[in-house]
Amino acid sequence: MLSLRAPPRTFSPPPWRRLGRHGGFAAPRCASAAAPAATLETAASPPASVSFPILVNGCTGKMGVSVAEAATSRGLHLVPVSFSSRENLGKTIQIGDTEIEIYGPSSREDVLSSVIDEFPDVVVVDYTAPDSVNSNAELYCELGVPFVMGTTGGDQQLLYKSVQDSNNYALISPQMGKQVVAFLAAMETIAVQFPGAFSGYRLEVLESHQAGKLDTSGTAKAVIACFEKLGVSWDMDRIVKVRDPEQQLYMVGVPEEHIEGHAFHLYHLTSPDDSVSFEFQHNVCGRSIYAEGSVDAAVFLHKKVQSMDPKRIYNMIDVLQEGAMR
Ligand SMILES: NC(=O)C1=CN([C@@H]2O[C@H](COP(=O)(O)OP(=O)(O)OC[C@H]3O[C@@H](n4cnc5c(N)ncnc54)[C@H](OP(=O)(O)O)[C@@H]3O)[C@@H](O)[C@H]2O)C=CC1
Ligand SMILES: O=C(O)C1=N[C@H](C(=O)O)C[C@H](O)C1
Repeated sequence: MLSLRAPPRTFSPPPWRRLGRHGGFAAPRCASAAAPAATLETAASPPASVSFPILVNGCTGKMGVSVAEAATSRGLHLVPVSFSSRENLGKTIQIGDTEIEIYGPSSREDVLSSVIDEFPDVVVVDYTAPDSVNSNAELYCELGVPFVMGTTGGDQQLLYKSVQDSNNYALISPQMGKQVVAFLAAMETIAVQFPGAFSGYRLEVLESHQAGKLDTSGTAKAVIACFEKLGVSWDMDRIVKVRDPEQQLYMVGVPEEHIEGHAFHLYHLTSPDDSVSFEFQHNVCGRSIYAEGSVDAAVFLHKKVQSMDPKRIYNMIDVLQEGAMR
């Protein structure tokens, strides 16, 4: 198992363990202070050709704000309402010209019903917390409001069941970044085409995220599910989760300015006789690729609802396959 201390038997350890900060490892060329990231404002994305109301749930959090900003800059109508797990927060969040009112759990059903009355074609995008996934989804399904679930965790089986039973529209994905979605799609294709091709291989998985991330990476779980179809046996407890900023800085090589917003993933496979190894990495700094992908997801879902598409439950691979990701 990938440990932060013990190297594997034969192969030299993966770069995350081998090297110090930024040392040699093809460290992600995340934008640094010297080369500022293209912000949503400077990315100059043309406005979406469609416009519809979008309610971003979780605007007290980091993804909520990023998605609300991306939606506004793509010309969508941001509904000035969001929710919190806390009552009487008495807080508003300013996104561009829109002042978003934050409501607590006791008023969420009434407030959301009023929003739906006023904006019947509203799409909700959810970036809240793992322990809210199922109760939020149940509310959206009960009120028949289409939703994009970007929040990871919760009971995923129950989530799908709630949508199926209610006949609601939903797009669910632990990963909204276009290029990572493409990697995941490739993994799923390989798993379907060559089941068992990696039988007997050992898998080691390490994921590093900002300290505030509550759950294990949903993306890592989805990639591991593909490795399992390829014949690798795995126990989810074996994922090495890095949440300590010091380790992220000096062991993983996360640029300092992205300690509070990054997603580094490493998958290392070794053959039973140690003669063959594979390594896959995807390292993201910041949140803009998820925010842009979430708006793509909302636009896609809105289109599906308007055309009364019979499928009703989608993921980001569906969006990518339709060429609907920027
Ligand atoms: N699919 C994807 O591509 C991505 C998914 N994610 C996932 O999105 C989620 C959020 O991430 P992030 O923004 O970084 O986390 P944050 O902790 O910054 O934000 C989450 C926010 O959700 C709010 N919240 C918690 N419970 C509820 C509730 N019941 N109703 C409304 N709001 C609630 C919290 O605020 P309060 O205290 O006010 O309730 C908090 O501000 C995580 O599950 C993460 O894994 C993140 C990035 C990309
Ligand atoms: O919490 C995050 O930040 C992220 N969560 C998603 C996950 O759990 O896979 C996607 C990405 O890793 C960022």
